[in-house]
Amino acid sequence: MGRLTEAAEAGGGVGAARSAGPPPNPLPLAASTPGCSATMASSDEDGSNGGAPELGEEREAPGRRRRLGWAATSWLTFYNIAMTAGWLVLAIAMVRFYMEKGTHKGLYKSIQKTLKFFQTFALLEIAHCLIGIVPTSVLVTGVQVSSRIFMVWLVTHSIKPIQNEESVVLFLISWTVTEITRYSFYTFSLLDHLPYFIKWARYNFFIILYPIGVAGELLTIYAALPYVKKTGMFSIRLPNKYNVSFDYYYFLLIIMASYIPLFPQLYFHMLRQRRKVLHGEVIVEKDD
Ligand SMILES: CCCCCCCCCCCCC/C=C/C(=O)SCCNC(=O)CCNC(=O)[C@H](O)C(C)(C)COP(=O)(O)OP(=O)(O)OC[C@H]1O[C@@H](n2cnc3c(N)ncnc32)[C@H](O)[C@@H]1OP(=O)(O)O
Repeated sequence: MGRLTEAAEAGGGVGAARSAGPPPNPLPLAASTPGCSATMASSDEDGSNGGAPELGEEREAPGRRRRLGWAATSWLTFYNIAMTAGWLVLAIAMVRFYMEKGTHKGLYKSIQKTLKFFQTFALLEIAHCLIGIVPTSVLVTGVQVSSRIFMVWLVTHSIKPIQNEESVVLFLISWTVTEITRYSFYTFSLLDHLPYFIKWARYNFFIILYPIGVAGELLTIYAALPYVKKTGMFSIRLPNKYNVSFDYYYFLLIIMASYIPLFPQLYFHMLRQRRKVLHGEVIVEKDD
């Protein structure tokens, strides 16, 4: 598979990208899912979005923004405003904590409820994609959201001794800035008043925040390993009546290893989105 990038002419941008015909699937994770693209490439890129018009939306004309039904628009507007507010509350709480205490120790404990609530609420993003009210890839969204849920509930919440690690602060800051930017981008887009700065931030901040967030996540899992090995938490040992065994320690190692193939796909996906949205390039995938 070769990859060819063509610059779109003026007036193109996202719209021009959409008007390009559907290229062959670039990545092996491809699968057909109603409602949205199930590839690691965005639905913009494969031009699919499931083919038929989706619930609560009309199929967009090339070069024009998708139009959603009022119910979908109202729900998404509410959802995005709520999420922007939630992550803003989190940001303010973190800054206040640090200014008052002068240390990151105890920070996670003080913000964990808000974090858990809003990050868990983000599971709805997979649903949005599945029912077709947003044209994002279900796989990209699924990997992104599930890795966050995993970090929040099965790592940081469950393994108390790591909650004061610096690496936790690293991913918290990275997630928070990303989400404030991303949800305000969606909100202003829905209201058709997107300031250029927000658009610029959405497609530039990730360049540095993504590696920082991933480093924070990996270092946190790494810090958890000795505790998990020592306690045998979440593990099932043989013999037992079901004759199954599970070792959470090795599971964590596998999760860490899975970042190697998955993170570059997410990162390059965002880089392609950046080129399309900010520089109006059309990404065409071609077979050699
Ligand atoms: C069991 C455990 C499994 C674990 C697996 C482990 C492996 C994990 C490996 C990788 C780990 C990554 C961990 C992540 C860490 C971090 O997040 S670090 C912090 C930095 N992060 C980022 O910068 C994330 C950036 N990523 C993204 O933003 C995502 O990739 C994305 C949001 C999932 C997809 O972005 P993109 O393809 O650009 O699509 P969208 O932005 O969603 O836009 C497409 C169109 O859809 C519209 N839209 C989407 N959502 C909404 C919404 N909520 N409301 C309204 N509209 C929405 C959007 O406006 C676009 O529409 P158009 O403008 O009309 O095209």
